[in-house]
Order: sequence, then C-alpha cells, then structure tokens
Amino acid sequence: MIRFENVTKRYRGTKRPALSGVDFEVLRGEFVFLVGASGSGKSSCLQLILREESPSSGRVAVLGRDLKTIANRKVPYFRRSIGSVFQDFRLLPSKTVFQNVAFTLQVTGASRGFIQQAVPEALALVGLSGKEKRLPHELSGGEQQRVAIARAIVNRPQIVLADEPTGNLDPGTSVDIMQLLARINAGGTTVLMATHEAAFVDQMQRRVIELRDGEMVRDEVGGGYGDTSNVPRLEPETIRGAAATAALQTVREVHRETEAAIAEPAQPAEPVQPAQPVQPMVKPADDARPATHPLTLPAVDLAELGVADRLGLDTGDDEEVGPVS
Ligand SMILES: Nc1ncnc2c1ncn2[C@@H]1O[C@H](COP(=O)(O)OP(=O)(O)OP(=O)(O)O)[C@@H](O)[C@H]1O
Repeated sequence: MIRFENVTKRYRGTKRPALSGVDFEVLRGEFVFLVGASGSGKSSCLQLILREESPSSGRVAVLGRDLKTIANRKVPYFRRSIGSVFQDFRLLPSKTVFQNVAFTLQVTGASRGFIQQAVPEALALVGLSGKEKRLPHELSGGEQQRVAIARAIVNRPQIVLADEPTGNLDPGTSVDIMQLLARINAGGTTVLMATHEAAFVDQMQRRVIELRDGEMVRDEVGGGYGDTSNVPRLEPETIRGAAATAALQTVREVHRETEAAIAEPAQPAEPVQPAQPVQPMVKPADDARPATHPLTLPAVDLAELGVADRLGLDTGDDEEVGPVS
C-alpha cells in the first residue's frame, strides 16, 4: 500500500538529511503510528507519500505505483486516493460544514446527487449530523477536526494520512478523534498517523514506526511510544494568526487542485485499483458520477483570499505558508 525503499530526503541548504535510508511497507488495512521527536522526519514521510516532496534517493511507492512515474499533471488525481488530516484542520473559514466537505467532491466533478448523498453520510459517520450549516468558527476544535476528517474520507480514499491530528485538542477531545480514526480504519481504510501523543500510542497497541534524526530505529507491531523523555508535549496553538495562515494554506491547495482540474477536466480518480475491493466508508451512490459530468468550479477565490489581505499575510506564491510541522 505504502512502500519506502531505502529513502533518503535531503532538503536544499540543510546539512543533514531529514530522512536517511528509510525502509518500510504499510499493508492494506493497517493502522500505523509514525512517532519520533520533533524534527525526526515524520512530516517529511507524509509529504513524500503525497508527492509534495520527492526523495533525494530511494523509492516511494503508493498503491502499487512508484511515485516518480506519475506525471505532475496527474498528481492531483493520485492524491484523491489519499485523505489528509492535519493538526490545524485547514477548513475554509467562510464555508459551512456541508460546503467544506462537499468541496472536495465538487472539485472532482461529482454530480449534485452524489454530493447530496455522500456528504451527509460522511458527516453522520463523524458524528456531525445536524451541524451542516455551521461555519467553522461556530464549532469546537474537536468538531472542526471531525469536519476535516469527513472531508478526508468523503471521497472514499484507500489511505488516510494524519499529521498530528490531535495536536491542537484537549485530551478528552483527542480520545474521540483517535476513536474515530480507529473506526475508519476498522472499515478497511489504511491509516498512517504521525503523532507525539505517547499515551494514545501506548493504549492502542498498533504498529509503531519510530524515527530518530531521520533514521528508522523501530518498526514494531503492537508497540508503545518507547522512550518519551525527549518528546515535547504539544500545547494548543495560540500563535496569533495561525488559524488564518492555515486557512490561506487551504485556499492555495484548493487553487492548485482547481487549476489542475481546469487543465484536465473531471475524470474518475485514476490511481491503481485495489487488488480486492476495500469496504467503502460510505455507501456508493446510485447515481455514481458519469465520466463526462461537467466540472463544477467552486466559488472561493476573492472572498477566501481576502482572509490573507485582512490579516496582512504575505500572499507571495513562492513562499511556504501555514504552520510547518
Ligand atoms: N522544506 C524544508 N526545507 C528544509 N528543511 C526542512 C524542510 N522540511 C523539513 N525540514 C527539516 O527536516 C527535518 C525533519 O523535519 P520534519 O518536519 O519531517 O520532522 P517532524 O518529525 O515532522 O517534526 P515535528 O514533529 O516537529 O513536526 C527537520 O530538521 C526539519 O528542519
């Protein structure tokens, strides 16, 4: 499902590699924790899986495909088989809960009928029925993360990647989110989660891959966190503007996706089909999207980008934005 073969990742201008000779394989249906101290390379692994970054050497294969063989213009389609959940939620602030979840499907050209069925199902699965019309700021942090999870699974991805999904949540809410991810995994979706949350890792007794200074030092089935003495405890983020920066990041991702969709109009998600069907998270809709369904472009541009202006954030395209974990 996900395979790293002797992967080394060296970022430009850095002395030591972020990842060094990393080798592992995640099988279909597994729930795997990726643990390690800050800077050990967890997020770099996730970025390689999403093909946001490329290995300096070695090979990353996802769903049976060597990622370097996927053409740039096909990357957005590839990413549709992967749902992503982040520490900072990355919801569109001026869109309702329903619209945030529907957006992923709209960009991929799903029919209105499919959206009307799939979105409520995904929201029910994460326990948010009845809150469809709320805006993100009208939700608790845990509820916002549930929306983000609904958005990640509404397209029925085979893999869900979660990068510190409980990092901004209190312990009680974090437990709920962990249980939700475990339930999604129980439905057949492969889950790879980067985390500092030693307590959860210890409790859940799933496979643990541990990184230390970019090297894989442990791959243990049914493991715990290991030595937690040098693992920082994450506090809720209070950095001014962090939410807005995250929102801007989301808008940029949406734009990238939209541009790709314009360049090559809607087609069904292309990545390699599973050898055997995975139990779907959401029931298939009767009116599954026709191959030629017209692309529905989302109306986000001006209003959403205004967030950046109002907060005086730099919108230069060259720069990395959003909290980097
Ligand atoms: N775009 C980048 N350019 C240069 N160096 C980077 C970049 N991204 C990550 N790094 C470096 O690579 C190393 C691994 O970073 P990474 O973010 O993968 O670690 P992490 O385990 O996810 O950390 P955290 O738990 O703090 O999020 C760090 O030394 C980091 O500074």
